[in-house]
Amino acid sequence: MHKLVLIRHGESTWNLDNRFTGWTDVDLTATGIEQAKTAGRLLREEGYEFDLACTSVLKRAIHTLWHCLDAMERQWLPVIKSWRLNERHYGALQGLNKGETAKKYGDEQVLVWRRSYDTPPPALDASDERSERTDLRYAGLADGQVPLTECLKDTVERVMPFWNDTLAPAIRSGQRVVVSAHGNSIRALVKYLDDVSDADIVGLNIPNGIPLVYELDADLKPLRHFYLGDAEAVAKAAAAVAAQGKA
Ligand SMILES: O=C(O)[C@@H](CO)OP(=O)(O)O
Repeated sequence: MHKLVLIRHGESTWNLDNRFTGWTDVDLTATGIEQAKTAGRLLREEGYEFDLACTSVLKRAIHTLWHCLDAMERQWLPVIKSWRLNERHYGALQGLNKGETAKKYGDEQVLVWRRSYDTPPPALDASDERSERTDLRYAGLADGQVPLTECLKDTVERVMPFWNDTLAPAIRSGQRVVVSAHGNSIRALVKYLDDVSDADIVGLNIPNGIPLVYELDADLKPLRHFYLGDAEAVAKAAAAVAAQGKA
């Protein structure tokens, strides 16, 4: 049996401000750092060991991994960073307050933008100063690979090559892998792993900074998954994420 651990980054400054974030590169709050350290302590107490760590190219996930590995005294682990693990691009919503957006467009519309499988938020204009198209970290990407918006389906499509080319071969070869990523890039992985329907994925919310463990069989099919820590606290944290998009 293989184990894969997924961790959504700890609370970010824009989580705290309740702003749509996407590819905007905001850092962790003090609470977010504490959540990441707690995740590391929990993993260490439960006896988890890793051979490889993977994260996005966004600092809230990178720093979550740092603090988590620091708490585990596993700072020396090899780390692969990939833009493919970035948060889902939030298009023209990036920077807007979620509650205010719900007041303006309604809770239902915001739920569609946040959680639907195939309806993307309104796109950013390529010339918009919020666009990441001139960001050096994406200089090696092909034209059009830096999105102007994404629905979850788009995120699944760009996460899957990372699963197929990096994560799956590493896990299959016996490496124990931890992934520090984002609410919606983790939803993309969960949708694939558990074959969640397009309708059911709407109800899935990933809490900040709590390790989500997948046990996989030899074919990398999930046997079960569970969060580490107190189940009630996990449910409360996931419900709080769901409520962020309400007026
Ligand atoms: O703003 C975002 O990028 C994401 C994660 O913080 O938010 P949501 O939960 O609304 O998809």
